[in-house]
Amino acid sequence: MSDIRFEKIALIGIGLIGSSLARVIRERRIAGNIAVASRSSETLERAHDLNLGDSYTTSATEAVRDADLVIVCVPVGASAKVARDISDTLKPGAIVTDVGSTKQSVIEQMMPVLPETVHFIPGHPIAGTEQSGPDAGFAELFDGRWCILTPIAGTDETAIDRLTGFWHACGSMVDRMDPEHHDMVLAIVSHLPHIIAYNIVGTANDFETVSKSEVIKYSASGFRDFTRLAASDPTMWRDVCLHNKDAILEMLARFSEDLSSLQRAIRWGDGDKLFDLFNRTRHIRKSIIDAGQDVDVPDFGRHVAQTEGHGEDTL
Ligand SMILES: NC(=O)C1=CN([C@@H]2O[C@H](COP(=O)(O)OP(=O)(O)OC[C@H]3O[C@@H](n4cnc5c(N)ncnc54)[C@H](O)[C@@H]3O)[C@@H](O)[C@H]2O)C=CC1
Ligand SMILES: O=C(O)C(=O)Cc1ccc(O)cc1
Repeated sequence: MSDIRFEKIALIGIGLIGSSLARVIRERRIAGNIAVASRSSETLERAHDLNLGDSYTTSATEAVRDADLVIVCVPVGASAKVARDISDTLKPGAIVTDVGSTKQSVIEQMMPVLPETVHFIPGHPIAGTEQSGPDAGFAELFDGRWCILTPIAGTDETAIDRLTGFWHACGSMVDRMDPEHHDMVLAIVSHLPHIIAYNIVGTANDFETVSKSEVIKYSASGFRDFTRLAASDPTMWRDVCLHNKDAILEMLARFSEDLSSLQRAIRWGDGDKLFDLFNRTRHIRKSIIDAGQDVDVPDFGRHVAQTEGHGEDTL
């Protein structure tokens, strides 16, 4: 039983993240009542079948009525619309947060629309998979993972503490960050890897002298790891690219320069340069494992094998 209680939590969007939150909130008794809102009635029906909430509606406006915590779990490009939909029915004093992968754009979209009577605290759980939709979620998704909050200056500290307590109850560790810094850090550690994966899988797909069957047959290599990331939700990642444009372009420029340097080393047979880079980078992997942040590899695999029957190995 958790000591953090919200009378009513409204989840706007019930895909991978929204449904994982629904599951952990219910399992750990974090809220008395879970209201689920989804744009599509098909998704809502599925959420109902999975018993993810206490009430279900296609109207975000209705879901947030009387909620003391509202969590927006939609692709970042839909943030402004959701903020417009909910602003008139939000309870004064409610905490409104989100889980979007980009933060500056979400703040720009939501902040001007939300009433001053609520506490708006943007957030981002650094936890996920390539799956999407209400079936893909699981209660343990946030265990041992970081959640980054990017509060706006002047936000009520009690509300931030309450939201921090919520994420702790979900199993996460919580960090605070400036939204601009968040977007730069996430551009390199999350957004660029996905873009590179989409690109390499696309290149292989277009490569006409290698047949599709060969790509599949011999993919028990690095390529296979890229295909997992490249299977991620296209709407979500389109929105991430469009809404973290500046930071992603900055990181892509650096990446391209470094790739050119690598290309030159291969062309001119500069083995020392290649060895030095490859030797330096293998230590990064070791640091991640030592910091216990490789949980997605064994844990997600185990979970998937035991419960959902989807997904496979991870990058
Ligand atoms: N998938 C992941 O690994 C992670 C995703 N995130 C962020 O979480 C948010 C949700 O992602 P997922 O749950 O993975 O996506 P999902 O595709 O599984 O679910 C998205 C939900 O939003 C709803 N939705 C889609 N477009 C909408 C619109 N225009 N208006 C209202 N509702 C709409 C869908 O019906 C669905 O219920 C995104 O902002 C994403 O950047 C954050 C951390 C990890
Ligand atoms: O599946 C993976 O490897 C991920 O990287 C999941 C993920 C996707 C988007 C985020 O904003 C945070 C985590």
